[in-house]
Amino acid sequence: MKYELSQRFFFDAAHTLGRAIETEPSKRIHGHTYQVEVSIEGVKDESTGMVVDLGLLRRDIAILRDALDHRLLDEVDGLGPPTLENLCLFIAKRLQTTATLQSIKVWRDSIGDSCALRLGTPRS
Ligand SMILES: Nc1nc2c(c(=O)[nH]1)N=C([C@H](O)[C@H](O)COP(=O)(O)OP(=O)(O)OP(=O)(O)O)CN2
Ligand SMILES: [Zn+2]
Repeated sequence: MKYELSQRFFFDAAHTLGRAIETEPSKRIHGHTYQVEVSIEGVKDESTGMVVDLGLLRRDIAILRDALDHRLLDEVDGLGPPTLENLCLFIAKRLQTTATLQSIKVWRDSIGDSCALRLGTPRS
């Protein structure tokens, strides 16, 4: 049996975005609160009763979060244009965890936009 475990966190960051519409406000530096949900999957270890200790995932997330929180996202190495899609990919690549990542979801409550990246392949 496979279990899915999730953990949520948020970060505050600034960005600009080049767009074909709503061009002017998007290209001025402005800030957002981004919500993130990281989901992992796996089988339970019968002796611990856990797939993985969520405290370990929390620790891994704290390291990753530092790369995004209170940053100008345009300047974050390896992110590219600071869209929800690129934030999902960045988090998937940078999250140093032994757990099997299943999905990364990034959204902003203020506007209702969200993006999910589905993975589900074991990490090497
Ligand atoms: N495929 C994508 N499309 C768009 C993305 C994206 O990440 N992926 N992002 C945006 C904008 O960032 C989004 O629409 C918000 O616009 P923005 O000017 O950043 O903020 P608002 O003032 O509209 O919202 P507040 O959070 O209330 O400030 C567009 N398309
Ligand atoms: Zn924005």
